[in-house]
Amino acid sequence: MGVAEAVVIRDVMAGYGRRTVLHGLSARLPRAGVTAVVGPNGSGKSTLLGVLAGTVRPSRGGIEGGGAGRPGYVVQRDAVSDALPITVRGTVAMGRWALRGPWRRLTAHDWAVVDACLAMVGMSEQAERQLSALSGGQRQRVLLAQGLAQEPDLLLLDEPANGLDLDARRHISEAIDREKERGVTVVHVTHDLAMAMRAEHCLLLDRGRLLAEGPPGDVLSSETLNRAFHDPLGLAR
Ligand SMILES: Nc1ncnc2c1ncn2[C@@H]1O[C@H](COP(=O)(O)OP(=O)(O)OP(=O)(O)O)[C@@H](O)[C@H]1O
Repeated sequence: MGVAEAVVIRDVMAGYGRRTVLHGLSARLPRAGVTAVVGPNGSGKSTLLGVLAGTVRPSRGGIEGGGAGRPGYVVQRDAVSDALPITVRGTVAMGRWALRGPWRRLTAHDWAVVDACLAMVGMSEQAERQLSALSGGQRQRVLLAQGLAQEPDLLLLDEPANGLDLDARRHISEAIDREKERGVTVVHVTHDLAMAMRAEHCLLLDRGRLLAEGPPGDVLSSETLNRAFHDPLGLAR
């Protein structure tokens, strides 16, 4: 994989205050491909997404070839206040404002994209409901639609299928596949081995270091998983 075909994470050291979480992590993410990031709780997966998103600034190293424009970053649903007085459609429209700038009027095309993204996650019928009135899983789907509506080159998803039912998981997997086909570089954090196996590339993190990188079938071998997890079955919680 040359530099042009990859987003390169080069020797990234990053953390919070004096606490270092990522200890000189280097990896390559295939462009227009899907990378799954796996590893035990607290190993630094979300922090790595934060570095890719630009919300966590590395104290050393950096990202090369992240693509044009702002990455689409879909955080875990617990990280979003559920008290915001906003509709489902309005929440997805925020993805378009992120693209256009907050004071621009959205065009008919913008609203068409918003509605298409709602359809992609199977939430069209809930469009006029308040976000706060939705279940956790439904809210997660709406946040994914918001990320898709940004039409980013780089789409970062933090545990997008966590706690979702089978139908919603299928929607998420299909949305990831569709984005990849459109040429988007997708990086998602997951504890779901089946979902990780669908990716082209996989990073296994352990205590802020890269334990393994490569095709998921190699990285997720029982031998490497045993090195990272005392209880490998805990991964598929
Ligand atoms: N905003 C923050 N401020 C201070 N410390 C943080 C912050 N976010 C995460 N950490 C710490 O950084 C370490 C790595 O956290 P991170 O969320 O990146 O791990 P993770 O691999 O995504 O975990 P999980 O699987 O539980 O989501 C943890 O020890 C956590 O306590």
